Amino acid sequence: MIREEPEKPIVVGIGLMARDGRYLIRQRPPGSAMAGVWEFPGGKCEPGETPEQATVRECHEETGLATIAGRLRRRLVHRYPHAWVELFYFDCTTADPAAEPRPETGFRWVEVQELLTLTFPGANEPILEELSNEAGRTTDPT
Ligand SMILES: Nc1nc2c([nH]c(=O)n2[C@H]2C[C@H](O)[C@@H](COP(=O)(O)OP(=O)(O)OP(=O)(O)O)O2)c(=O)[nH]1
Repeated sequence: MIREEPEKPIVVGIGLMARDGRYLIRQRPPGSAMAGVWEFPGGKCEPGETPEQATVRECHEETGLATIAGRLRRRLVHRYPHAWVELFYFDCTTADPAAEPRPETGFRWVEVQELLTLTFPGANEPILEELSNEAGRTTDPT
């Protein structure tokens, strides 16, 4: 079978939803690419949508939380065996600072130190390193 190479990567918006030094993550659902691997909420842009709009929509759909996107922290392009993706990572917060994700979504708040012990998609490596450096800076008393 001949598979045509796509001309452009698939554009994906990802929300780094932060609260008190923790981030919202879950394991990718069975049947998805990289099932079982941990992920931040996010997904592909729909036609006409900006990466920021996709991030806010996907975070809301996946967690049940009304989401506010802040700064674009990083944009990177990555080739997986299953897809060529352009990932836009936005710092995000929940509109209601006390709201919790719907329990059935599997999302939970995790400290940066624990994030570093979990398996994420390969493209997330620089982001995890950056979050780790930032967490180190805020806990270092010197
Ligand atoms: N959600 C999410 N996707 C990530 C992360 N890191 C990373 O490389 N990705 C990749 C995996 C996928 O190739 C792509 C997201 O696509 P997806 O399949 O989860 O998106 P979707 O929810 O729109 O998918 P679909 O089931 O509707 O087709 O981005 C991450 O931290 N979170």
